[in-house]
This record gives sequence, C-alpha cells and structure tokens, in this order.
Amino acid sequence: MSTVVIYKSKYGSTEQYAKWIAEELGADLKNADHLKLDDLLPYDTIVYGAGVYVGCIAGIALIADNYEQLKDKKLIVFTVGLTDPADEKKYDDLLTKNFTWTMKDAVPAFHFRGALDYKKIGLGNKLMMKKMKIPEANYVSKEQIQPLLKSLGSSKPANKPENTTTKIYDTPRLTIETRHVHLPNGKDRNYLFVQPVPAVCILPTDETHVYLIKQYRAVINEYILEVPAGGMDNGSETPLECAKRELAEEARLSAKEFVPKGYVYSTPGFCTEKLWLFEARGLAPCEDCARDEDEIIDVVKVPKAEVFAMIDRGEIVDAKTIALLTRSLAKLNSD
Ligand SMILES: Cc1cc2nc3c(=O)[nH]c(=O)nc-3n(C[C@H](O)[C@H](O)[C@H](O)COP(=O)(O)O)c2cc1C
Repeated sequence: MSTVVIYKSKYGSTEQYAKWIAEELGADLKNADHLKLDDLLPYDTIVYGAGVYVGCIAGIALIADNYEQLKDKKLIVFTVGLTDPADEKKYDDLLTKNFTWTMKDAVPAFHFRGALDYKKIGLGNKLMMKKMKIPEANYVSKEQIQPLLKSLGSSKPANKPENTTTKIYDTPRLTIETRHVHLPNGKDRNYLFVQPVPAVCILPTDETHVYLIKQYRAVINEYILEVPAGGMDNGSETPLECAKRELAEEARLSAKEFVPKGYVYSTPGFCTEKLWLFEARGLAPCEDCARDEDEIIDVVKVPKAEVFAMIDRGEIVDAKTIALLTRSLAKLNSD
C-alpha cells in the first residue's frame, strides 16, 4: 500500500500537520505546488491537506477536477483553519462549497485548527483580518491528527471497542444485524444492517413502448406499477441469468438482448441491497413460464412518450422502476 500526504500551505500550519501525518503513516510527503494528476496516480492512498482562506480550501481543484480518475483510491482530505471543528454546520457548508457532490458523500474530511500570525501575512490580508477583529492565535497540535490516523487504521487507542455485530435474523436470502461502526470521521455509531441478496430489475422495451407489471404488494396493501425484478438465487446466479429468469417468470417474456444499465442502491441508509439494471430488447412471449404462487401480476403496455408524465403524476411510485426508466429513457425526455 503506497500512501502520499500532499499539502498546500501558505503560513506553515498545514505543512506541519502534513509532516506529522506522513511520519506516522510512513508515507511520502509532497507540496501540492506544481503537482499534476500523473503525480498522484501511482499511490493507493492519497491524503490531501490544505489551508482554508476566505472559505476556500486551497488547491482542492487538484482532487476535485480529477476525482473521476482518483475515486477508486482511498482519498482523505484534511483542512486547516481557525474555525472550531465543533461547528459542524460551518464545516459542512465549507465542504459543500469546495467539494463536488459525489466527493462530499465519498471522501472523508477532517478539520484541524491552524494559526494566525500577523507578522506572516501580507498587508491587505492583515487589514481584512483586523477589520474582522480576528485575533492572533496558534491552535496547532499533534493530537488533532488522531481521528484521521484512526480512519486509516494506523492508530488504535486503548479501550475502544472493535466493530461488533449482533445477528437478529439470518436466512440464505436475508440477514439483519446491528453493527457498531467506527466512522471515517472518528465517531462511533450503531447501525442496523439489512442485507438481502443482490437483485436485478429489467425494463422490457420495444421501439415505442415499455412493459411494466401491475403487482399486488401485500406489505403496502396496494397494486403498483413496477419493472420485473427479483433477487439473485443464493449467489449462484449472475445478474444476467437472473434478469432472464425474472423476465420470464414475471412478465412472461423472453428477450434477444439484455443491455446493462448499471446499478442503484435501493435504501442505503440501512439496507445493503444493490439492484442491477437491464433493458430487455427483442421481446417474444414466453407463455409456459412458471410464476410464483403469491405473485398477482398483470403486464401493462405503456407508451415511452407517456412514462415521465406518469412519474410526474405519481402513477409510478416504485423507486427502482423510476431509476431504471430514467436510465433507459432519460435521453428521450431531454430531446
Ligand atoms: C486571509 C485569510 C483568510 C482566512 N480565512 C479563513 C477561513 O475562511 N476559514 C478558516 O477556518 N480559517 C481562515 N483563515 C485562517 C487560516 O486558515 C489559518 O491561518 C491556517 O493556519 C492557514 O493554513 P497554513 O498555515 O497552512 O497557511 C484565514 C487566514 C487568512 C490569513
């Protein structure tokens, strides 16, 4: 595992934090000035630290502009400023302003308190800071880096519980458990983990129509419009095999072509369920297909041109169905 700590520092506090972190991790240390994407690519883990000046994280474009190419690496950002890290709202605003929204969900960020020394800053900045009545201060201290080190598994204070798991329900198709989790921001929380087998959704289409199923859902006591979908059999099925089976069982259709449309998570707040999406083309009837006894299903032919109006009117309310229709037909809607 190769790690680099990169810093962007005007007055030295961020550089000091970066040196401490690099020392603790045994990582390379680099000044961000003149670094390019190519300089980052050889590393598995990238820790980027920067001073905050007038609400901007210095040089964050190095990460934000190259996030697509860096997102599969372990990325961590730390910021250094006078703001108190306890002011979570202010920090959240700073990240919203400086991170792309995909980064904000995925990249752990830590804030360390910096310093202000009027002797080090230029006249313009000095006047601005004095006008804002910001006094000189020096909050720089090594212990502030502990949560960041911990998130990389490099520091294990005594008396901290390991991640603990309690099983509540355990079947081949679904497990439910509670877990004690150490979060990347250093905090600890208990979470409920609902873990079904991965599932597949299929949108049968022809030139002009999509085929949805109207299905009775006992849990919500409603008939709703959905795409055919179902869980992958005990991990032995591939998403494509599952797509073929579910299309036959639920819509009584076969298809010449299954076009992958990526995946979505259904409810990532508490459930690990990953839904693989497919569009099915070249449809043919499959009358002798088996159907589960509890499935009460009608196939409904919907014009493609009507789909988004139906979503708008609340006639399609199933989230996976809206996701797959959007992935397949969004282009049609934007034309
Ligand atoms: C002109 C100026 C603007 C600043 N703006 C902010 C700010 O918006 N938020 C903050 O938390 N700290 C702010 N600070 C404090 C710096 O972030 C702090 O001095 C930090 O230690 C700078 O990092 P460095 O020492 O690595 O340059 C500002 C400092 C100066 C001189």
